[in-house]
Amino acid sequence: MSELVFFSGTMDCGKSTLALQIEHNRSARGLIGMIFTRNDRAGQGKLSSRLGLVTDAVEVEDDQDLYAYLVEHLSQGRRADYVIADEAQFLGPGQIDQLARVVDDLGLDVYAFGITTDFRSKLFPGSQRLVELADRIEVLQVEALCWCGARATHNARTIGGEMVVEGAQVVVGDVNQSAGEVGYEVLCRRHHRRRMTAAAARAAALSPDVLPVSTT
Ligand SMILES: Nc1ncnc2c1ncn2[C@@H]1O[C@H](COP(=O)(O)OP(=O)(O)O)[C@@H](O)[C@H]1O
Ligand SMILES: Cc1cn([C@H]2C[C@H](O)[C@@H](COP(=O)(O)O)O2)c(=O)[nH]c1=O
Repeated sequence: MSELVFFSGTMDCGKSTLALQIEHNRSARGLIGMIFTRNDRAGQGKLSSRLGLVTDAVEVEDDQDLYAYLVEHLSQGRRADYVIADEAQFLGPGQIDQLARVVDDLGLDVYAFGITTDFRSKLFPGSQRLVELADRIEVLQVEALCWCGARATHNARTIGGEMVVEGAQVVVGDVNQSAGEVGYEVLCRRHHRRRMTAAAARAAALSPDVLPVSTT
């Protein structure tokens, strides 16, 4: 039975790397994948991992019908044995329904990869629909860690290391950005709730308020 699988996790937990590994293992056995992506940091029509691997992909546009795209592709006599969709949080809910239809009506496995929640810990619409429709949800085994050492479960958006809670849901970016730039940091829920990024924790540790009081 073909499946719609949602591989989810925080930013920087290895989702794109796993997508590229699935693609590599299947293409090594002669299978041909249809690879979709949207807004990858490496640019239009790319699926890239922080480990340095990158492959070409179909850049999904607003309102593009992914089911119709695959039917057209197959009806031209071209092959697609399975589908990979990276940055799936950026797909619209209707496009996730189309991917489910690819599984049910075309009999192809669809592997979708994405973050579940945004910087305000709210579901992305595409991820919400994946949670609703997926046959399986897989949480990646390599744990991204909060600065405190706990498992990171949330994505914070930062400016100059400070967590921000206002702004557009979609702002393409990366972890470990230099000071002043919009970036992201993965945190445990406790520190996401307290808006305590690594920089804020360092500043608090250096604050005179928390230094030991001299008795002399
Ligand atoms: N220099 C490095 N050495 C080893 N592993 C690394 C290095 N840089 C990144 N990684 C691994 O790559 C992961 C990020 O992979 P990536 O597929 O880009 O993440 P995602 O798609 O989930 O954002 C990190 O969590 C880490 O495990
Ligand atoms: C939390 C959050 C993230 N994004 C963007 C930032 C990156 O471009 C991608 C996630 O990519 P990754 O491969 O999983 O690191 O999503 C965003 O637009 N809005 C957010 O709230």
